[in-house]
Amino acid sequence: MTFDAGTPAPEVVADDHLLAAWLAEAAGRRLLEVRSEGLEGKELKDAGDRAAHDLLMSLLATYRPGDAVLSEEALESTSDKDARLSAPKVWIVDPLDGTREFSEPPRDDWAVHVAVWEGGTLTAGAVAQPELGETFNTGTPPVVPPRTSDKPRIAVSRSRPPAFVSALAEKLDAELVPMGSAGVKMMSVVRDVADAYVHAGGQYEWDSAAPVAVARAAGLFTSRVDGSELVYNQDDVYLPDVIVCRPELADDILAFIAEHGTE
Ligand SMILES: Nc1ncnc2c1ncn2[C@@H]1O[C@H](COP(=O)(O)O)[C@@H](OP(=O)(O)O)[C@H]1O
Ligand SMILES: [Mg+2]
Repeated sequence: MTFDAGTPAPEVVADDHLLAAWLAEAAGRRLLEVRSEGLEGKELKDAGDRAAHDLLMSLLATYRPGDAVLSEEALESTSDKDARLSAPKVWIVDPLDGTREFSEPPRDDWAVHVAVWEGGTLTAGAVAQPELGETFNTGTPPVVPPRTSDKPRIAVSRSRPPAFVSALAEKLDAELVPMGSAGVKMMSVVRDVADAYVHAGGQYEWDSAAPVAVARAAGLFTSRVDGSELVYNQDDVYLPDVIVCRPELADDILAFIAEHGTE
């Protein structure tokens, strides 16, 4: 079977916000197709990572031939890195975030991340959640609904929740909501499924770039765990910690971490 991504309309090609959403949505369709082919376990994970990466690389080469790309699935050579660090615009993509959950059908907590970095800052982003049929994006920023829970809900990794987040939850009288994928956890705050996502201990730029761009566009608070700004397109793309939350929770979360750390 040959996958046909279709052709984006001219107004989509002309706009980074719209193109990011179109690309994430197309890779999501490709991943749904891979998921229907009967593979399991590691084979399914590898097939998904590879198919979504190859599709995004090919579409970016077609529609943004002059831009640099940083993808989780690409082995970056020294010359690729030099090009990325001196490029005016870089697409930061995680072709399949929540690979583990992708390989456990019918779980829906996996996502495609497509972000645009330009001149030192994230300028556009899209996070597709294909099994929800949704692509959150900065072109039409999501509107965060009013909070439906009195008790704060903190989204955490289902497979490796950081220990300090349990202590934070106790302090805030919050509940933990485990789920896969960094993007899904950040979009859970956008969707009022959780009120905060607090992570430390390891992650890379592609895990947070697109969802942070969308969360910011939706008016949420985003930062490192020490309150400093999240900075992208660095020489070392390890970016191990992040907070995304409703703005009213930020001071309490930052104060707890300043006092107790994340160890
Ligand atoms: N300690 C760690 N070190 C490196 N990457 C981590 C990490 N914890 C989480 N991640 C990455 O963040 C994403 C979400 O993880 P989780 O669901 O556990 O919260 C995953 O991306 P991928 O699925 O793209 O590999 C995972 O690899
Ligand atoms: Mg990831």
